[in-house]
Amino acid sequence: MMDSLDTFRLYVNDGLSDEEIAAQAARYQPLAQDLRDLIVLSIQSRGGDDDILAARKHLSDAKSILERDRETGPYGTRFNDSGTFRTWGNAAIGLRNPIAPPLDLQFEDDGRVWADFHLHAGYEGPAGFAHGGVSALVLDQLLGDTARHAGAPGMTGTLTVKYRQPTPLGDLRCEALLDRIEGAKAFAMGTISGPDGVCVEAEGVFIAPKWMREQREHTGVQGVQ
Ligand SMILES: CCCCCCCC(=O)SCCNC(=O)CCNC(=O)[C@H](O)C(C)(C)COP(=O)(O)OP(=O)(O)OC[C@H]1O[C@@H](n2cnc3c(N)ncnc32)[C@H](O)[C@@H]1OP(=O)(O)O
Repeated sequence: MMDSLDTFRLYVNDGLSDEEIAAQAARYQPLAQDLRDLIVLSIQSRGGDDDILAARKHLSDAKSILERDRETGPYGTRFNDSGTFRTWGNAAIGLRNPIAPPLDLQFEDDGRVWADFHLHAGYEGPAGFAHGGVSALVLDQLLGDTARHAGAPGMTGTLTVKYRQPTPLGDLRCEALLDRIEGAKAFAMGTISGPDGVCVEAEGVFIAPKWMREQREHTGVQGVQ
């Protein structure tokens, strides 16, 4: 189990320039999109034995290439001196993570955070609809980001999710709003909407744990990006 010290080690200033970060984004984001396409093809391909074996051979070759020079472990949060943060392994917004829908977060001056996003066939729960855990993932991220946007980042303490109607796969919108901050706790709420209106509602409490408060005092690093 990771303790707070391990967590802190995953907040790294790697000193990259913004240009280097942009170059990395341009290099790795298309790879994540290719893998996202492959997730869908894994479900939808009608290929026979020969086609699937041939495709797997190509994928095996790709794995060998990607393994030549690699890191191990989670990506963590990386930042630079100009304050550019990267959470590229994050399951909801990670630029390098093909599991992420991904969410392209939009921050409004009034504190709202929203994202238009697309859930493909790989997010299915009930037939034709989004898995409830995926909806919770999206809401967790956006509600948490309202707190971060307000300068009070924290970890999810409690997330309460109400499923009002089945969430269709496809194009959706998530919107979140910070309600209030009380000490170490930030309270937020939000929804996911589809073509027929609100499908899912959530309320959440996001808490800056003790170690994070101490870290802020000592380093100025906010934590939990
Ligand atoms: C910011 C970017 C977006 C991020 C979105 C993604 C967020 C995530 O997925 S985070 C991962 C899921 N969450 C976790 O793993 C959290 C695991 N739990 C913990 O780390 C801790 O128990 C944590 C942070 C909830 C509480 O931290 P801790 O330092 O122990 O808090 P503690 O000092 O006991 O309590 C502080 C206050 O919070 C309250 N509190 C503690 N736990 C909870 C809880 N689970 N729910 C609600 N309130 C709580 C306490 O009652 C106390 O309130 P008050 O100040 O009024 O007395």
